[in-house]
Amino acid sequence: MGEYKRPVVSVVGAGNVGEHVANLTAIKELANVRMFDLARKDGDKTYEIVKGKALDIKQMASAIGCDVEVEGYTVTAEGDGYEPLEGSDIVVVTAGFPRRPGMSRDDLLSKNVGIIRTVSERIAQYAPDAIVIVVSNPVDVLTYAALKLTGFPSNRVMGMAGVLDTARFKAFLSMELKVSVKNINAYVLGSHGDDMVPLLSVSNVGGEPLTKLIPENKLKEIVERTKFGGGEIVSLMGTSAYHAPGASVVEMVEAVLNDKKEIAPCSVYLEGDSAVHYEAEDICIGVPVKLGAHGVEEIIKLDFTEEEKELWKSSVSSVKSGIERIKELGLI
Ligand SMILES: NC(=O)c1ccc[n+]([C@@H]2O[C@H](COP(=O)([O-])OP(=O)(O)OC[C@H]3O[C@@H](n4cnc5c(N)ncnc54)[C@H](O)[C@@H]3O)[C@@H](O)[C@H]2O)c1
Ligand SMILES: O=C(O)C[C@H](O)C(=O)O
Repeated sequence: MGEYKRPVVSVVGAGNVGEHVANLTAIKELANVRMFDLARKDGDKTYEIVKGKALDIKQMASAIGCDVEVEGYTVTAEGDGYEPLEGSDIVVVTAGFPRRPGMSRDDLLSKNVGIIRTVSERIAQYAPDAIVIVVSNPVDVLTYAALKLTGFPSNRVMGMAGVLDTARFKAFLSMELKVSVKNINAYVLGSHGDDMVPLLSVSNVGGEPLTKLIPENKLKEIVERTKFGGGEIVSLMGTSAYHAPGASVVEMVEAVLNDKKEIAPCSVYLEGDSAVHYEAEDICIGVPVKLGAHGVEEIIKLDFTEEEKELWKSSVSSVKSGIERIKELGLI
């Protein structure tokens, strides 16, 4: 009996989003999955929940006839136990605190950046050739932190946000227009926060511009609902979304593993030509990129309308202020 020669996707942080990433990766038979999380103490008992979740997902895969290996590993907050990251093709980072009602994503920064620091150091140590997809919030700033702390080239570190924000925008548009999401072409760029930029100028349904199909006031409502799409779920559930975020990560995982050359909005580092084009440098922020086997293979340079330029500028300045905060605190 030989070993399965499949790609390996590691998921650090096997909470709500992490377990959905693991689950979908297994269901789609994209890769063997390794999950990493802390032990949980309850009174005098210690639970290794991540090992239980991995076993459960392995058995789910068996129930539906999927052949993948799924392993769970308990790690410590100090960074012990990460050796099984070795050989990972992709590492998805979802470790960290989610927000609660009344919080902004930026409120998570000081707590989550310490976690990202430890995790990034271990990725660099044990999986130096991996592609990293950061999910933990505030994602643009933490993607920047992971890029600097791993020291990886910028094509191998990206944040997931635009795929999710675009999925939300398309969901609301399809609900309004009663048309398949497959016929909706749309982009949400910029920061993953209240300043995100739904790009109306390039969004269309079957080639017809949104502005022709939906009255201005209604379109404005849909744009606002998209911008606060994460918050709407937090206020309903008391914690943040995980089905759509998990699926959005797996869309990116699949594009990389299958070398799809898929254009998707991702939070990436702007430098060179792309920094000049988008008038922002030394920042990770959402722009359309071509995703393939090498990770970010190209940054697509879209032109904005004057109105979109103004929105883009405030997106850039909100991410920049997060980056300044962690620099001032000496966290990166
Ligand atoms: N980028 C996006 O679009 C997007 C979407 C959804 C969620 N998020 C973010 O993803 C993160 C996770 O969300 P969630 O709903 O899965 O939260 P969760 O609380 O369900 O899961 C987080 C997991 O991280 C683990 N963890 C905490 N510290 C760790 C450490 N030092 N090492 C390893 N694991 C550690 C926790 O034990 C927990 O299981 C949050 O920061 C959330 O805001 C981002
Ligand atoms: O809203 C959140 O805090 C989580 C995530 O960023 C989301 O948009 O669902």
